[in-house]
Parts: sequence; C-alpha cells; structure tokens
Amino acid sequence: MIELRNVSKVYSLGVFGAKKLTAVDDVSFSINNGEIVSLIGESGSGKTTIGRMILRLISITNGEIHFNGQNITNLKGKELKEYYFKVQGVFQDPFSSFNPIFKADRVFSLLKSEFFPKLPESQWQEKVINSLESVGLNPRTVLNKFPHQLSGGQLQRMLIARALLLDSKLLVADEIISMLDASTRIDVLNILAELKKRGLSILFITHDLSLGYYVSDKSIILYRGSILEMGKTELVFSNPLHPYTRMLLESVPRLDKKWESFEIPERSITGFFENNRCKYYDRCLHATDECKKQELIEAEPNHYVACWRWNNV
Ligand SMILES: Nc1ncnc2c1ncn2[C@@H]1O[C@H](COP(=O)(O)OP(=O)(O)OP(=O)(O)O)[C@@H](O)[C@H]1O
Repeated sequence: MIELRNVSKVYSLGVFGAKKLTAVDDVSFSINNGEIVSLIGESGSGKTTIGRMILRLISITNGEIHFNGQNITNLKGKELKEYYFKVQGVFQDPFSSFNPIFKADRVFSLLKSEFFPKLPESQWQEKVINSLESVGLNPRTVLNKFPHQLSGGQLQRMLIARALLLDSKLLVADEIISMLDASTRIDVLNILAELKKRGLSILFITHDLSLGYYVSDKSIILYRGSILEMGKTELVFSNPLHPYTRMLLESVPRLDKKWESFEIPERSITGFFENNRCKYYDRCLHATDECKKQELIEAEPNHYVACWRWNNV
C-alpha cells in the first residue's frame, strides 16, 4: 500500500532559513492494505510532519514515499490530484475544518466541485448519504445543519465521511479523537475499526499510548524524529524492547494517561546534538559510550528495535 523509504524532513528556521531542524530523521515503514498503524510519539516527535509528508502537504527533504508501487515523492498537478482520490487526511480539530457561517455539509459540495464536477446532483447526493451512513451518521440529523448545531464527534465523522467519498484507500488520521469526549472517542475508534474491516488502511497518529494499543495492528514508537521501536502492537506492548518504550509503559500506571503528564528522567543534557549518538542517549539509564546512532534491528519476527543492547537492558 504505502511505504516510506528513509524519509527525512529538515525545516529551515530563522529569517534567512540559516538554522536547520531535523523533524523526521531517516524513517522507514510501510502500511499494508486494511492495516491500522499507530504512530505514537510525544509532542514534537515528528508525527504530524510524517502525516503531512504522506499527504504531500509539505515537501520531503530526503527519501521516497511509494504508494501502490508509484513513487509519489514529487507528484504534481493531475497525478497529485489522482493521488488524493486514494489518500486523504483527517485532523485533530474538527471545528477548524468547518466555516461557522456556512452549513456543515458545504465541505461535501466543495469536494464535488473539485473532484466530481460532472457527476449529476442526484448521484452525488446518494454518494454523500451512503458515506454518512458508513460512519454511523443519520444523514437527516446532520445535513442542513450549521457546525455549532453538531457535536465534535459528529463533525469528525463528517470529515471521515468526506474522505471516504473519494474512494480513499489510506486515511491519515492525525490526533482525530484527542478533542472528543470519552464516549465519542470510542465511537470514532470503532468506526475506524469498521472501515479497516472494509479494507481501508489507516495511519493513526496519537500521543496517547492506550489509543494506539486499542486500535492498531502495528505500532511505531517515534522519538525526536526517529523510530525507536516498531512492530505488531501486541508485541510492542507486551514485550517492549527499547528502554524508552519500557519507561513509557512503566510510567503509565493507567494506560489512558497522557505522556505530557509525567516526567521523563534526564540523565544528562550533553550529546543530544551529536549526530552519531542514539537519539535516546541523554535520557537512557542504560546508555554507555558505545551507544551510537542505531538502525532498527529485527529482534523477533514482526518486532524491530533501535537499540543494540535490547536483549541486555
Ligand atoms: N513548519 C515548520 N517549521 C519549522 N519547524 C516545524 C514546522 N512544523 C513542525 N516543526 C517542528 O518540527 C518538530 C516536529 O513537529 P511535529 O508537529 O511533526 O511533531 P508532533 O509529534 O506532531 O507534535 P504534536 O503532537 O505536538 O503535534 C517540532 O520540533 C516542531 O517544532
């Protein structure tokens, strides 16, 4: 389905762009058909940047992204538009995606004029209704309403429905439930699981360990732009191999606790900017001077870790 090969993103900062910030550093992973992959990381770890590169909303500094065998790294014009028929994004704040002065279903008509200008209105309406029903919404309840008349969960589901109107094969879901209340969260998560059953692939971006665990087949633990651990979700959560993943899981007495709410121990503040160091060197209680930048190692089938001492810490 989609494969990221050694993808990096370097942002230029400052007035003349003289400062560089490597937000994503040599990241490789793939998502298969009908697979939900959680990209889990604390704030600033590069999750959104990865999602935006997949959605081609920002350029890719190094590496390549392939979708169904096609290199989409530099797609433009008509080909990029065709890519958007298959790959769509839904983002954190459902309210900001709607203009409060227009009815909420305007997001559908905008899509029609952009992607289906020639489709007869009756067929389009049928498509919209089917799509709304597929995300558990009653069209009569949500159509012809202004955004303020709908809940965050309903608006978020409308955005998922919009993405599905385009025959999407891959949905990039970036923190889509972090602004929803607990009961609505489960509804939206269950809809993702339903869509997966119908063959949709999903990149589920979250900073919440428990949500990643709940929803995904594969989990990727991202730290300062690099993957530290990746694999089948049950393996990563039941047998965490990287000291960082272990620390995270041990630090969360209840799995629904957010990462921002606890302290990560800091061993020293030197070395973080040393390119040849493991990204986690400064914070790792097991680090030695030999801990260099580490590629992912296949520790067991379907389970990868970027720590050369993984079976010794
Ligand atoms: N347009 C930009 N220009 C410069 N730096 C950026 C830009 N966008 C993001 N960054 C920086 O890149 C790093 C990764 O940001 P990103 O938003 O991808 O992280 P994240 O894991 O999604 O964080 P959050 O969960 O807080 O959204 C951060 O240090 C951020 O400040």
